[in-house]
Amino acid sequence: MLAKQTQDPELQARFSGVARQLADNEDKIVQELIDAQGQPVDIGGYYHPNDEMAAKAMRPSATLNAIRRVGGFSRPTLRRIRPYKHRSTHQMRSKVTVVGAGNVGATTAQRIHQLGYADVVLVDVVEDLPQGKSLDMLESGPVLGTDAMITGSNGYEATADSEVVVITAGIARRPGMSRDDLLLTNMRITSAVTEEVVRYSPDCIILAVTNPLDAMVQNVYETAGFPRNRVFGMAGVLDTARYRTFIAQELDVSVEDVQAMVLGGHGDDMVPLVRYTTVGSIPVTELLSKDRIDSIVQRTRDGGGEIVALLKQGSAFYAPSAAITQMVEAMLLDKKRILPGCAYLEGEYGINGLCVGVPVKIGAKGVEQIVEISLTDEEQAALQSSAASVQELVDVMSNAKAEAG
Ligand SMILES: NC(=O)C1=CN([C@@H]2O[C@H](COP(=O)(O)OP(=O)(O)OC[C@H]3O[C@@H](n4cnc5c(N)ncnc54)[C@H](O)[C@@H]3O)[C@@H](O)[C@H]2O)C=CC1
Ligand SMILES: CC(=O)C(=O)O
Repeated sequence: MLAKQTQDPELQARFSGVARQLADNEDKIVQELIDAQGQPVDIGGYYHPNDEMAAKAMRPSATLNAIRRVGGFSRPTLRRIRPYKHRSTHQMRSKVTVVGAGNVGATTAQRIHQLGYADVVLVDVVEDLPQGKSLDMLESGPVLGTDAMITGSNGYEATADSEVVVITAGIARRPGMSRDDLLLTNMRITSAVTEEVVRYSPDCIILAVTNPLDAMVQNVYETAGFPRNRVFGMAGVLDTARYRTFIAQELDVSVEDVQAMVLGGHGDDMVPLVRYTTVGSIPVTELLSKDRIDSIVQRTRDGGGEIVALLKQGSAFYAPSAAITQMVEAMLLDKKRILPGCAYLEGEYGINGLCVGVPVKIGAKGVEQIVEISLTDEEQAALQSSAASVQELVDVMSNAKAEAG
């Protein structure tokens, strides 16, 4: 009702994103409410219940709660906003900052802005660039039906108290360059960016994207000093998307029916898990010959280079920004998605003190779980070898930092 009425545009804007989310998640919410029926709950006493415990028991749907939170309808928020009748609507949405307004950053900002339930701040060192791109995106709002705010900035004041910060700042590959060639330049850039991000948003979750990905995640993690659930990186979702695309093309089936996971570092020795790849629940090994699978695995490993060679300048950004947006959405909506993410490992998969791509559960707290699956000796060896390549880059960074004092 509130989303459909047109008498109060502010109220309509405020409720339309929430109405969309409620409709999209209706089945899940209903199931969660049904599942909670008939279960005993502790509310801290019958005559004098504990307010917090009672409120929690009365709201058993995690999905509904997440939508309320994202829409700004949690009780403390409602209490806070009630006196300010004329407060602008955009201050009540989640806030996402994207650092780097180049190809990946700008496309990511565009996708998140278009979702409609997060305000976006786009930051870049190039004067007027983030301001110009974000104004252009803002002006797409009336056509796309998004009232979310998007602003550009060359500084970090505007990013204050972001929930999620995506770091894409850095230089990208050109033909003939490997991701590793970007190492020390991007290390300096991501260190400087992280210090500013942490200063203005000490409670945020950072999603690093800059290449070489795993080494940059390690650098951002060490620079930020956040707990490991609040710093991770995007690469595996992109590599997996490429792998799924090639399998779907080969079999002439929907990409939606291809389930897969690519682990390891975002480099030539990434680890597509063929044994865990299914097409409509059928193991891919039942549908394709070993030769065809091997060639798809190799094309996946070369996927970034294939795009660089075609573009001639710069690297991929449409699929990367889609992958980032999926991970950001998993956090904003507390979706608990199981996706490959580059996380700091503390002994999982036999890897300690290093950021590498593994299956993770992503929700409102960032990386809520490192999911450990069983690997064959061969798969484990491939993951170790990929981790060793990441470790080499991390060592180069450590030496450079030590030399710089
Ligand atoms: N993890 C992954 O799967 C992927 C990673 N990447 C990486 O993402 C990064 C960005 O790629 P593109 O957007 O294509 O590059 P781009 O060159 O189009 O954009 C980079 C932007 O960063 C800005 N920048 C540089 N230093 C900055 C600083 N200190 N503060 C703020 N902004 C700064 C530049 O001005 C530029 O606008 C590259 O390192 C690229 O290799 C790209 C695609 C996929
Ligand atoms: C740029 C990059 O890392 C990729 O396209 O895979």
